[in-house]
Amino acid sequence: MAAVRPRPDPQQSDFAAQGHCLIRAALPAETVEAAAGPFRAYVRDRHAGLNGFERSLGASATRTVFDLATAPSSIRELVCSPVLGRIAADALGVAAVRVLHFNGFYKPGGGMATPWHQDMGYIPLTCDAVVTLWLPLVPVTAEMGPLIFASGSHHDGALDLAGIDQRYPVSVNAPMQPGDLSLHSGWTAHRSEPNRSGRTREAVAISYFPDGARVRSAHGGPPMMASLLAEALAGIEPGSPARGDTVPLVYAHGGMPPFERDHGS
Ligand SMILES: O=C(O)CCC(=O)C(=O)O
Ligand SMILES: [Fe+2]
Repeated sequence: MAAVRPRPDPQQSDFAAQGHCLIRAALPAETVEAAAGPFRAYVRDRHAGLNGFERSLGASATRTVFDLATAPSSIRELVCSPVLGRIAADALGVAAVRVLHFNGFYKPGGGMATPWHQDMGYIPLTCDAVVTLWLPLVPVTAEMGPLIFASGSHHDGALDLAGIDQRYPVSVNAPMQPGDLSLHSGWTAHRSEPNRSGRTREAVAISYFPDGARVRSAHGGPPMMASLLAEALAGIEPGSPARGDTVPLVYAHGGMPPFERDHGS
């Protein structure tokens, strides 16, 4: 993975206040563009079983269909990039982060809107928040369904999403290029418009949690929560720390412990 370019975006400091921000050229465009082909093939394979609704949305809303164990190495390398891990750790204000899961949001031309939601609603962990990095693998124009946020909504916990756009300022992401990143907190309400272009909006969302968070029961939660528990957190009892190969440590301030560095677990 190529080193991060020293081009911090002033909007990064918005994350704490707004619950989302956009960072330009966090990764070299060519690094992300080189991953676009392998991702396209992998997403096509993993999305083969999606129903019509999910295909139009561009992702499964009920189960996690991606996993690091089956992903080609070029995809694992991008998802587990310490450059991205550090951005996630800084956003969460923690020393070390693990990847919980990643998801392809490949909204086809003409694909439907993503409704308002808060990601924390399906996270089976005890942490205060997670952060999601949303990376476009192709240029995303205004007509392709950029992410839209209820700014500041992450301050207020679980929300009634009806009429949320009347209660918080609504912020639409500017057009993005490969290498740019959009960050949102697990508590930030967000959505996207339909893809009104003729091109697929190829984007990958990687979700990170603070190292040390514990697993909690998915009882009473939505299907995605049970799916994460069964897949990413398989075999870890509620109450136990969420760690292991399926939720690798990808960044630790001051350096990775030797075992983690050697085995990625
Ligand atoms: O790409 C989208 O439309 C939705 C993405 C999303 O909900 C997320 O990354 O958490
Ligand atoms: Fe989301």
